[in-house]
Amino acid sequence: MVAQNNDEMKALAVKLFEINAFKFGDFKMKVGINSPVYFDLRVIVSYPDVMQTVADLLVSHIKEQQLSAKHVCGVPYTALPLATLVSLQQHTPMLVRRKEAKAYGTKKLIEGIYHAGDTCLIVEDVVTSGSSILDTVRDLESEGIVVTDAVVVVDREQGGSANIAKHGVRMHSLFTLSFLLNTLREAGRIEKATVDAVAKYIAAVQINSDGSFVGDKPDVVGVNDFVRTKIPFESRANLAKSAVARRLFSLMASKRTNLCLAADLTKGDEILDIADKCGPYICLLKTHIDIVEDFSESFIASLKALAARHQFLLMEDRKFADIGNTVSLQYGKGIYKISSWADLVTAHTLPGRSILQGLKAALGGEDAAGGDVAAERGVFLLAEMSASGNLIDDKYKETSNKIATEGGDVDFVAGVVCQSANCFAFPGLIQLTPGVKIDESVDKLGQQYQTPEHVVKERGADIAVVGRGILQAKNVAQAAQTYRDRLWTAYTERVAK
Ligand SMILES: O=c1ccn([C@@H]2O[C@H](COP(=O)(O)O)[C@@H](O)[C@H]2O)c(=O)[nH]1
Repeated sequence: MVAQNNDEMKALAVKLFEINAFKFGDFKMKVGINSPVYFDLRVIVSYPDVMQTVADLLVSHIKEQQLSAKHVCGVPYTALPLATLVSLQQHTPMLVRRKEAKAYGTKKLIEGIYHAGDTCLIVEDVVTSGSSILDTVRDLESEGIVVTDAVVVVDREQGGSANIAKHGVRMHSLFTLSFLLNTLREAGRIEKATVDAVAKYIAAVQINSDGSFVGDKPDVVGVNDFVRTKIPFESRANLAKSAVARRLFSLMASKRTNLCLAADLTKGDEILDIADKCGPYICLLKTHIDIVEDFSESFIASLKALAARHQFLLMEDRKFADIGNTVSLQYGKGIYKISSWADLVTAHTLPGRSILQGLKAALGGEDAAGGDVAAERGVFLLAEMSASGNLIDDKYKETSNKIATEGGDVDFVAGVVCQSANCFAFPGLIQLTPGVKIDESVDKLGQQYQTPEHVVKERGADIAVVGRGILQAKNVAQAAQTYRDRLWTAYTERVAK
């Protein structure tokens, strides 16, 4: 590591975390077991300033380590733009390795002008076992090119350095995973438990260059306990990208409730009455504002006052699903002006990523107190529905997860509305699960209910949505308290298990 650049390195580490170039959760890896940390440095092409900083640091690292070579070659594909920047800054000619030889013309694997005996420095983004570097070394060497060094952005410390050293190539990394973990811990961005869980995993999962494990296949049940459903809400608050998700996690932890009341009533006064009675037991109150027959601005003002008094957030379950422009108008305009009062809204992922851009477009600017409005709002994306016979399949769920966790708008996504624990892994998102009642049942219109314990312990719900289970009770406050107690106990038992 370049000592004099330590502050710059730390700032870059935090920035990489913020742009989702790496994240913590439970991720499927090429080697067949899951990992609690995942790197995706492909995203940096969307952040030219980050790209520039990484390239500058690579160049100063190359100079400091005196890694002079006649050529540079990036390991395809993520490292290619980085190798290009290094080549331009150093005026070092580049070589490009094809992953597959062309079926026509020169059939070359290595593009560029070179001669046997030339030296080449490898540039790589992330190293796990080192096998990708070794593939590139093999192709360069088959052309007579000499490779002695590789410069990499992140060493996951899982054996890659030793593996490539066995082939006579030294690895020089800007970051080790340990440095990234310690920096994020120091910056208050992750909990000690996260550092410990990842460190434990890395120590246990060392990989050979052929993808096999060093020693016996690790017992991932014992090693990888960094799964979202096991982490307490207060720790997950630090992992959330959305400011509203952070607020909600913290509120749930301090108020000790993971109950959302679905206030599906048609009169403003009835909603205010139930909000006041159930307010002490809930973290979230969910509305369907278009069913309120006597909607008025004063109703919203009273609802917001109750939310402030009892400390719960407001969610409008609008289930936006149109093109970006229409969604933007539906969110910000019309009678309800949803964006002006709802901390959270729900949206379908059916239109793709443009749903997030459309919602954010309605929020531009500052609020009356000079705060960033977009930072005070968030969305829950629907990845599954509780209605029997709904059309959502596994592919839809998977794509919804990608929309929620990848790309430039993830800071707007507070969570996912779904029915199962495998919908997403990222612990900074909140799972909201409707279809909850004391007794399992199905209503006359296809709503399917599960018990509070089942949705939290078996289906991964962080917050359970209860509507008629409370609304139809004789004593709504008592019912809310019962649901709150059962849901919270189920959550504490889930985390402790
Ligand atoms: O898949 C979904 C998504 C949203 N909902 C909403 O939750 C409540 C459930 O009310 P109950 O009275 O407890 O059935 C309601 O507002 C739905 O619109 C859902 O049920 N399923």
